[in-house]
Amino acid sequence: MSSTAASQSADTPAHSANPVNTTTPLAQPLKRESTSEHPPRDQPDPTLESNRNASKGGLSAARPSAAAELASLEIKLKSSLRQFPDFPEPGILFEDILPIFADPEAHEGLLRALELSVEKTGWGKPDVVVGLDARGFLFGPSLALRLGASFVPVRKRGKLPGPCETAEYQKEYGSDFFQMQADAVKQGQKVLVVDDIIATGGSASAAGSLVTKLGGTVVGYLFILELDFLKGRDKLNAPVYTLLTGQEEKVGQ
Ligand SMILES: O=P(O)(O)OC[C@H]1O[C@H](OP(=O)(O)OP(=O)(O)O)[C@H](O)[C@@H]1O
Ligand SMILES: Nc1ncnc2[nH]cnc12
Repeated sequence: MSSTAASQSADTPAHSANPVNTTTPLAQPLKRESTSEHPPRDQPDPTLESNRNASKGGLSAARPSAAAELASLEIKLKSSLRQFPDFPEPGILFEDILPIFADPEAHEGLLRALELSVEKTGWGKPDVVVGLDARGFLFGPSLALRLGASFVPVRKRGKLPGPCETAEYQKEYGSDFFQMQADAVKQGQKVLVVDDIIATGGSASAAGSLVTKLGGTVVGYLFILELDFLKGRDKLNAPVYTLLTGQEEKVGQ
């Protein structure tokens, strides 16, 4: 397994300085080798220093059994992912999260792990869970229900009726536009942004900028998987927590 660091992300400007809602032409999508180092499948991901930074207190001290439950769920979730090389374009190792949702036990495990993660971080109960089009819609509403929060979608451009805010962004493969309805988040609401994967961080950064434009405060970003070698979290201006990190090549079928 080879490890590949994406050197461009080290120079990425901070989220707050990144004008994601302009129509300025964007740089070419990132091309790279498709694998990186990863922990063995039968061991939990080593807790990232940055995940530790996201957490105020932690489950281990407060509820050791919850910390063990979360670690065990993370191992199971990792085994549910599968990878497709060269999709949607050459050089991209695509991480397919859909097997999680095909298996009710894994699906339940995901929701429980996300719930425990919110507890672990100590970010507090959000008013709103914002999920990103499209894979953030697979679990964002269920998590919102469990947390007693509203769910609000960020959609690709042209799908939402009424007045909208728009942000352009670049992701691991290509560029796109995100929109939110202008009244979707109220002034001062605490917002948790969720998505399946953070790669370059372009999508999540654009979503965060839309929340801020609407008057909300992003209390944290929560992902199932982080392609950490792309350093996407450096683009985000709020704490980040991810259940799994790294990329492992295992050809899907
Ligand atoms: O960190 P980034 O480099 O921005 O990449 C991450 C984003 O890319 C994928 O979505 P995609 O745009 O492919 O849309 P989909 O969910 O509709 O497939 C993924 O679900 C994240 O939203
Ligand atoms: N490698 C990848 N696999 C799946 N979704 C992605 N979104 C951005 N990069 C991705």
